[in-house]
Amino acid sequence: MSDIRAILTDIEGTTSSIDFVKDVLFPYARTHLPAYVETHADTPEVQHWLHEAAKEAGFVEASRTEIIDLLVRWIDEDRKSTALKALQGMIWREGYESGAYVSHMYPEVAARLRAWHEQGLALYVYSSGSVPAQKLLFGYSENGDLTPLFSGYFDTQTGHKREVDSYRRIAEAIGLPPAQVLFLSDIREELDAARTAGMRTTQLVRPPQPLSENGHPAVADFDAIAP
Ligand SMILES: CSCCC(=O)C(=O)COP(=O)(O)O
Ligand SMILES: [Mg+2]
Repeated sequence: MSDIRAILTDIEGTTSSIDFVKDVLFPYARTHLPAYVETHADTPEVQHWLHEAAKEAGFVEASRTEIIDLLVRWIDEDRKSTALKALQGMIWREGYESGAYVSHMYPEVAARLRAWHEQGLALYVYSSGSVPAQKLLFGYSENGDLTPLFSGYFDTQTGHKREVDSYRRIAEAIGLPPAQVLFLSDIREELDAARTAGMRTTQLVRPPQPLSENGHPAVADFDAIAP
């Protein structure tokens, strides 16, 4: 993998546990979303994302309560809605800044990211969490502020994670040939799309899942990756 110049990493299931997202972030957003929307509904940003959520749901007309109920339902479904993820990011900021939680990082991730950064590799994030939510997650990690290690962030405003063109757009934005970018994720369909776009891929199969390859090089942790 010596021609790798950049690493693009997923978050949930890759740098951080699915349990942290499902058991900490999502419940926090679900609890605080109704009050947050009610108290911030007059801000342009919240108005924009409420409108986008209603459009995504096909609502012609909907009350604020109906949209709030829709968003809460989407949280329960883990729907990768760009509008929901944007609103979640705003709510999660309050949780991080209040000290309600810090983000989970698997034990080897921070040290490995630092090593890759010192090695001269450019590090990027691609997650269905919004870019602000990504910056918060790496800014308030249990290993401190990791954001200085990253050169850029991508979310589903670039494109959805199972779409090939999303990875073509990311490689173009990074300014590298796709073959010089290594994409790390836990989800096979995301890795398939990245490889079709020409990227190198490695699947994170975190214990207790048994390590097995299904079309991509598979590792149990970042220490087993040699870019
Ligand atoms: C950026 S923290 C919240 C992550 C999130 O909402 C999510 O769905 C992450 O999914 P992914 O595997 O795309 O990182
Ligand atoms: Mg993931």
